[in-house]
Amino acid sequence: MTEPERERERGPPRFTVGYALAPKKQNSFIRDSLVNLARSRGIDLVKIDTTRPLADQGPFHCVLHKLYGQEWKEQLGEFRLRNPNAVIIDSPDAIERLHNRISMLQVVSELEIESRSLTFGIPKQIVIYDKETLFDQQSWVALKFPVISKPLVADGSAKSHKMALVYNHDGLNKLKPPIVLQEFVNHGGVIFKVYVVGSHVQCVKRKSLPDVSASSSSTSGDAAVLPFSQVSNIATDEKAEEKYYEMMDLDDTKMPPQEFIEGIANGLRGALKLNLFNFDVIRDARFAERYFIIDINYFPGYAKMPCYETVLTDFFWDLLNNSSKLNSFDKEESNTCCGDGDLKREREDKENSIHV
Ligand SMILES: Nc1ncnc2c1ncn2[C@@H]1O[C@H](COP(=O)(O)OP(=O)(O)OP(=O)(O)O)[C@@H](O)[C@H]1O
Ligand SMILES: O=P(O)(O)O[C@H]1[C@H](OP(=O)(O)O)[C@@H](OP(=O)(O)O)[C@@H](O)[C@@H](O)[C@@H]1OP(=O)(O)O
Ligand SMILES: [Mg+2]
Ligand SMILES: [Mg+2]
Repeated sequence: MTEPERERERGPPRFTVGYALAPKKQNSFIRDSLVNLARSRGIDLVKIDTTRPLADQGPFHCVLHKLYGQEWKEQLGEFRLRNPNAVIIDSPDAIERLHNRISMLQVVSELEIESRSLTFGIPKQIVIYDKETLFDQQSWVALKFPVISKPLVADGSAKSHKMALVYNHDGLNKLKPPIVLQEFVNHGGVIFKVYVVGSHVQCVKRKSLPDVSASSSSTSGDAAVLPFSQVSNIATDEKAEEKYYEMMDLDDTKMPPQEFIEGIANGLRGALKLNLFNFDVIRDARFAERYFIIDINYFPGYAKMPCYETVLTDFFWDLLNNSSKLNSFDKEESNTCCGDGDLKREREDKENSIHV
């Protein structure tokens, strides 16, 4: 029997993807609809027991994870040593860059993307490590009110999502450094969330903070600061800011051009060396050709993305099948299944993940 005949007899290969996620993320992401679709395509999603060493578990062809801390990083390192052919999605060092709101957005300035009519960047921002600097006028020269205060650390804790909209100096008392102060950009109360899953890019609209009027700068005392948390996660039927949202119809908002968004997404994917993330984009209410990226999240709430089961299953399938193709290509130095371009992209995808 020839090798292709033997392969046909064995049937298509099966793969195991181990996942290590916090309980909330596991509940939202690991749905029967995803598990069943993946299984039907030869991919078994298996929970990693985080109370036992990762390296003692498996075998896994791929490890999917969103956990924090040095101990978890060491576990991945050990697993990688023992399983040199498995793939880790994504590299903990690459993910770590998103845990600090300054390093997170620095990457945006590094992108070189041509667009004839549209521009993108990040709002002006400064980092404040202590109260003394917060009240020092010098630290503020580059910034205009209103500003948003964001915890410097974005480590997934509830604390790291505690924001405040600050209208003027009166509002500074309540802030707790280390924080990033970012100029508030009026954007018509709509935010664009761009989900990235490997080469797949999908943009959706969500409600955001309403625009701030110029008169807000005269607000005094406690009213000069408005604390809030995870506004873009507000369910569409929630009654927050009722009057404002009554006037605004999400459906009326024009989406940014897909080509423009894809350019940024692919640029970020390459620069961050990550496969699974989303980023928040707002459009300047005064200059419609101007866009700002305000936040990047590792492994976001994919279940809120339309057809997430298919998108994620396709991603796993490509990754697992192409990595086996890639290995056989490396061994035999021939591969009739992929063109050179595909192979190059697959190699890049592999480089963006850790090989364990
Ligand atoms: N510079 C800005 N100008 C205007 N609105 C902003 C700005 N920065 C943040 N916002 C608003 O505040 C919300 C929360 O900010 P941000 O996305 O940085 O926080 P987060 O807690 O990291 O959010 P996520 O839940 O997406 O992780 C945004 O979704 C947007 O509505
Ligand atoms: O599920 P998690 O607890 O990880 O929460 C993430 C949340 O997903 P969820 O909607 O499933 O809650 C994401 O929402 P979308 O951007 O997709 O709207 C986003 O807010 C992330 O920043 C959160 O990750 P964190 O920064 O807290 O680690
Ligand atoms: Mg956000
Ligand atoms: Mg965030």
